[in-house]
Amino acid sequence: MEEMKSPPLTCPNTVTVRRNPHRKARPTPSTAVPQIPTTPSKNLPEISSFPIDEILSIQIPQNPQPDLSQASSTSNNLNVFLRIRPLVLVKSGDQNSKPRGKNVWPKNPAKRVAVKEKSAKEKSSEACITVNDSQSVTLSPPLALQTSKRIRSVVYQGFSYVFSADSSQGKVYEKMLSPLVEEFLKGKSGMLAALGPSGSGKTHTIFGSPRDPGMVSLALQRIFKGTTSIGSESRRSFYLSIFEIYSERGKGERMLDLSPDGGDLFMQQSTIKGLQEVIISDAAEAEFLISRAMLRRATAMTNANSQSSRSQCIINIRSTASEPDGKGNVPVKDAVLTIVDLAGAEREKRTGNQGSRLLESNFINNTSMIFGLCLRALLEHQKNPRKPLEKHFQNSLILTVKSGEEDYLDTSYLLRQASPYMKIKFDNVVDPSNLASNKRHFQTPRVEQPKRMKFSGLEACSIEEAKSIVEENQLSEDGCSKDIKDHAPVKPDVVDLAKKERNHQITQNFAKAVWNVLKQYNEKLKVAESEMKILRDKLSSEKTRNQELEKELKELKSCSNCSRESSEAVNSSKTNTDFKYGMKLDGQMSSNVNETSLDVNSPHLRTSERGSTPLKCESTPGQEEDTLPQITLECDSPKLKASEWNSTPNNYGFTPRQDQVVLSQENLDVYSLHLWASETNSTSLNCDTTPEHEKDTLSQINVDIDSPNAKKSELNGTIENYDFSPSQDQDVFSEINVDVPSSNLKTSECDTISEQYNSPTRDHQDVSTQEPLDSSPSTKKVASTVCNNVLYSETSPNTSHKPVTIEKPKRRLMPASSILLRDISALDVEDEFEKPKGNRNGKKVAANEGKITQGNLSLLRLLNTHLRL
Ligand SMILES: Nc1ncnc2c1ncn2[C@@H]1O[C@H](COP(=O)(O)OP(=O)(O)OP(=O)(O)O)[C@@H](O)[C@H]1O
Repeated sequence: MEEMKSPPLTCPNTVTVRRNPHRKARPTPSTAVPQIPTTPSKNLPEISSFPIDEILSIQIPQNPQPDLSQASSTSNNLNVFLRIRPLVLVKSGDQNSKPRGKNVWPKNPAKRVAVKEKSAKEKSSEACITVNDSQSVTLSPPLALQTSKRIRSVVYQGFSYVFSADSSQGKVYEKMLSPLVEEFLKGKSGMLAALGPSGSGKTHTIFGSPRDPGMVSLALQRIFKGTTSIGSESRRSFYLSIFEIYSERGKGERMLDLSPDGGDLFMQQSTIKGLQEVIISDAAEAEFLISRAMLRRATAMTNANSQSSRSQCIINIRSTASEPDGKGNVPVKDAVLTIVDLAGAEREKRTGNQGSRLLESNFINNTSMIFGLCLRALLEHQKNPRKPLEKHFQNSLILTVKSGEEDYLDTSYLLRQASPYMKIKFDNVVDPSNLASNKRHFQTPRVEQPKRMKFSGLEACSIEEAKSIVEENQLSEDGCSKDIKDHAPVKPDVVDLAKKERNHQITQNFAKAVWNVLKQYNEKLKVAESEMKILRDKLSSEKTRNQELEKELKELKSCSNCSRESSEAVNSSKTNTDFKYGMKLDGQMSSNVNETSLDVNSPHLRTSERGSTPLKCESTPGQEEDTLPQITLECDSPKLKASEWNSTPNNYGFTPRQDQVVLSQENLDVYSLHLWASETNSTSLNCDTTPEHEKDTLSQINVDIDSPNAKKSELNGTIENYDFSPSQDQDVFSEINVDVPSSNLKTSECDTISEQYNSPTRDHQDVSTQEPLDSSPSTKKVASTVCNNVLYSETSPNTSHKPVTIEKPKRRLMPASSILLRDISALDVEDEFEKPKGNRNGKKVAANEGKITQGNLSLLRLLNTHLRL
């Protein structure tokens, strides 16, 4: 119980346990504050200046410099010879060959000497290659290349021997092939290959001519001469095989056995199958075989050579092993002497080859290149001491070149191709390929290399020249040492000069590169400007065209608006006020008028009626109903013909004519009124012109019936026919005027106005306030009726014989008009009909002109009031 009473245990301090405790923020390395050195200026290393001197002092060889040791090693396996073809001077040749005429005076000996000197000068100046010594030559570019591309002369050295242009075949044999032949006779195989551009003398060197035999002939002579002299070798046999690799029409390569019975050859597992070997016993036999083979060889004439070899020709002379001696030893083993006459490398520009001949050139160049690769592989193979081939195989390569100025590029290419096999020294060369590419100008090592080589080359040349001079001329030691001493102190100055000149060269090249880039950009800029100009011109022309089009569009729009308005007007006029309906004068409405027809449809209004008074009405119905407040309707009969019938009943008929008149440039049809009035008995004509469809729009219509030229013709019968030939003048009036040209017009008073128009003495009545009435004295009766808006003619039922069959419109006569008709019909116009024709143009007409009576005014008012309804 105590326990129960004891105070409750106080809750311990609550501890909140988080399931996911707070993650500790990882100290990021970036947040670490770097310790800034307090004395940065002192601790920072000093920035060294741009190491231009170091860069300039870097010496990187421009071309892979052949290792001299390697060259010496390869020289044991490969001997490279150079033969320079004599320069053919056409001028001098012509001068020498030109036979002197018998009667020609002998030339001045002084002049002759001058010519000789001149030819010698030409010879020396035109030669691109000069022989320095037996192992080196200097290749000098022509002056044009020197100035334009800054190519300098190059010294090539390391040749086994250099044959100058005047070297004979014998000398070449002795120096080049004789060692090989001697080794061959001892059982060591060897190979001689002639390599060079087309026309440089490869074939001449290898095969020669009957007068000047080549290497093959000389070798054969030596081989068989030895066999005869040396008894031990007489037991050996020699075989000759000759074949060519050529390209048939530039397609694939083929091999042909050039021996007399030879055919096509095939390659199987790197061996040639089917090649025939002809055993030869003497040199003459071998030479005969070779000469026959040469006839089968593919040759062609090119620009470079009149008889250019088009195939790679290979001659193999194989000797069998000699019989073993008594001890069982074989004194001489089998050996093969291979002589290769390669087809000359060709440049397309020089040869001018085209088509299949060009493909052939490509084949030749490719095979020449492959030959070079094979030769390298062979040399590499021979370097391996384990290979037995090294022991008994010797190679000789003879490079034939031409020494003309134009042959510089060919010669340069060939020597560079052969450079891996010999020592080459450059003499201030600027590689043309470097000049072609602007990028290479920025590569300082490539630029500096020629400079370095230049000076080293110069030094070497000077020393070597001094040495050669000492050797050749046997100069005293003092002189030689003096020369060398002279060179020695110059060295430091030369180095400084080299640095300065290198810097100068770099800046020059850089400036040149920048200049080239600027030139290119300038050209691009010019092109862009011209394009911009063209575009601007095009834009301006397009703008003008656009303006013209806009103008045309505006005109078309205005035309279309007008035409729309006019068409609307015409449509409305056609639909609402079809003037074909015409105006009819209904005689039945009147007590006196039997038939009255008024047709408003034609400007040539003719009113023909038997015994009626014709009326001619010209009307210009409202084509602009919406705009024009008033429309003028004019009935005009300038050529009124009236036929009077003697009998009292007169019919006044209107012969309507239709016409269309162009108005206000919009080809609007203007419908005129064809008034057809007919009257049979009565002398009055009630004109009830009630426009049917223009009540709302037309405010006023004035009907002008005018017949100034009315003619009256009296017939024997009782019918008077009045023919109206109205004028075609139609205008849009602000008001429609209805002229009643009848001279005997009598008007009756309308109900509304109660004014009567009685004109027994007047020729005509004018209801228009603007125009005077034209009187027509021949007209007997004209009754005009003004109705609300439409003029129409009423035809009498008795006038079914009338020619015009016009649809009778619905009659909508207002009460006033009917009253007016009635009143007008009541008018007595009998006296007017009886008036003579002459009165029409008489004084009476003139007197009546311009008279506006009270009745006219009232009629006008009536018209106005009704039209404005
Ligand atoms: N050393 C020389 N002395 C005199 N004439 C030479 C000499 N070298 C070449 N010729 C003449 O030059 C002409 C061309 O020589 P050749 O046909 O040997 O040239 P090529 O190098 O064989 O040309 P291709 O590769 O086109 O066959 C020949 O008429 C040849 O007589």
